[in-house]
Amino acid sequence: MTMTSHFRPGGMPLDLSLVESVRVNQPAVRRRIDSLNARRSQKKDWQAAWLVKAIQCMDLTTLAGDDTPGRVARLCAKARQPLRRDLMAALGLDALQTGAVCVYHEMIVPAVRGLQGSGIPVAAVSTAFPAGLSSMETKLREIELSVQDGAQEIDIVISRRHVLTQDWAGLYDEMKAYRAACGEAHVKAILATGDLQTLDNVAKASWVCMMAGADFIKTSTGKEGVNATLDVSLVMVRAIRDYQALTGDKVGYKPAGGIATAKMALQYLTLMKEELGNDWLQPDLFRFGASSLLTDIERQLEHHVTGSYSAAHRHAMP
Ligand SMILES: O=C[C@H](O)COP(=O)(O)O
Repeated sequence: MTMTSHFRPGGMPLDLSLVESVRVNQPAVRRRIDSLNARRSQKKDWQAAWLVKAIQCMDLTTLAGDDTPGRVARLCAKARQPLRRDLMAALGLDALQTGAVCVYHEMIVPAVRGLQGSGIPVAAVSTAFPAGLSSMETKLREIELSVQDGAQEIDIVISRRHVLTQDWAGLYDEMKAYRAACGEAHVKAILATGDLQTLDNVAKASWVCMMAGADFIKTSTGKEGVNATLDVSLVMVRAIRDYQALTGDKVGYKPAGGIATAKMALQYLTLMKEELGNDWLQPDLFRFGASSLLTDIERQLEHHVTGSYSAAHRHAMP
């Protein structure tokens, strides 16, 4: 499934007084997440169905300096068939694929080749990922080249200094320029929340990126000291909810970095359902950015089907 059917949010003028008035009640965030974590685990069949959903909403990712066309080709084969056929049959599934494959710019062409005919989009991390500290001209050109090479989704990184210096106009202008350079490609704004120091900053940056027309807001590159967390996710999804109440537009959410277990995936899905509702349990509005999550989900689904685990290396990622 691609995001192309989804109505794209249009953005709005920067409302500085709204951004500056945003505050996060940190103890309330902690209480909400503690109550989510204390929840008893749900029924086994429910869990299996939701783990399948997690696969459908996954940007299957490789973002390593030693990526090769061969590794990307194997990843694409995994994206096209994320579960073994016997497990698919036991779960009553005819077809299953991941939401996207996410790679660096230089790996777009092999990824497009590997996904040909599947309808799975290629997402590229452009704009000098992960630090984003090249010139604006270089970053905009990288987006254009990524789109030319066939990326249908672009994951940009914001300049953290705009947040840390409270330069909301600077962040808005940057995000708007990225969105324009993406053209028809969908744009996910990576906030790098582990670099932003406070939850107030996370909330304000979420608002500014949505006002500037981001299709998705995303937590992390996977390269910060702290990546996706449930606390940060609650703040970001509440910003999405409040933005929808103001504008009517639905912005997607992508937690990324360090989400490696089926148990964590279920916590995120529960958060999405409870905070935003079922629309955000579909790949056009929700993605996990993850390089190793699929391995654990496959293991847990095998256990669900067969009652036992096989060796982890049988499910190892390429
Ligand atoms: O956007 C995706 C992240 O880079 C993946 O992070 P991960 O390797 O911790 O799963």
